[in-house]
Amino acid sequence: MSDPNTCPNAIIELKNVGLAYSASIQALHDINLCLHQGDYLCLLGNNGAGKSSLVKIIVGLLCPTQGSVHYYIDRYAISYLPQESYHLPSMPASVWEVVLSGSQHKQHAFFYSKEIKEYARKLLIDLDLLHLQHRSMSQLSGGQKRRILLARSLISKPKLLILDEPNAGLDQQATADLYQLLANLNEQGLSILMVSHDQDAVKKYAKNVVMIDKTIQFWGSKHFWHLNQGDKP
Ligand SMILES: Nc1ncnc2c1ncn2[C@@H]1O[C@H](COP(=O)(O)OP(=O)(O)OP(=O)(O)O)[C@@H](O)[C@H]1O
Repeated sequence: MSDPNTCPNAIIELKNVGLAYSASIQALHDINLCLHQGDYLCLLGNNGAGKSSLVKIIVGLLCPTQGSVHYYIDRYAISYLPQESYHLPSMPASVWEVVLSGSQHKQHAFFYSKEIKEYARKLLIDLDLLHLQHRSMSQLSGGQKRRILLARSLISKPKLLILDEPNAGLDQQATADLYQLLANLNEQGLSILMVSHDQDAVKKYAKNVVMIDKTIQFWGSKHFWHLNQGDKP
């Protein structure tokens, strides 16, 4: 792991990243962006602006067709909650099994270690989910499932959590609870990259904002973004 030259303290750096799905679909071009340790960065843009494509490049699900992505943390230290995961078909697995399964890439034995089970229990307590541990995922509400998937993505103790519109389909209270939880995790040192259409949440919780329309339109402190919007910070 070498230190980035152009972006001190970056955990991930994108240099001139572009993505063409085909000769006629250039989804992204000239993206230069750094994610920093401890950041809470919100990724904004209109429908079709390229947000999900950019996130998929960052997590390594898509390869950029131009430019490069540099990782200064272990790739396993990145957890990703994609939009698609919120629409999982009903699954018979229990909450406990689903949360533990998030540790599988760290686990080489057939059984889960005592340490992992203790951490899973702590996460369920912290996320107020312990009372649901024996329930089947198929019996839970959308907000409960979202919190469980969050616990699943936290069990590997990531340094960076990437979420794609985590409030989609949640009611006001479940959304507020989820945002508060993310803010607490960020205060404890977890770096967050969140795709969002929820401008109120961005104003309240984000530290920095990156706005794209195939390429970067704005990247910086949310306070400057507010000023660009004509709002008071
Ligand atoms: N698999 C694909 N094949 C071809 N084109 C794609 C593919 N996925 C996305 N696109 C196109 O790339 C562009 C960016 O899509 P992307 O899903 O990244 O945007 P987005 O900002 O996440 O949109 P939304 O807010 O609607 O989710 C769009 O024009 C989209 O139609």
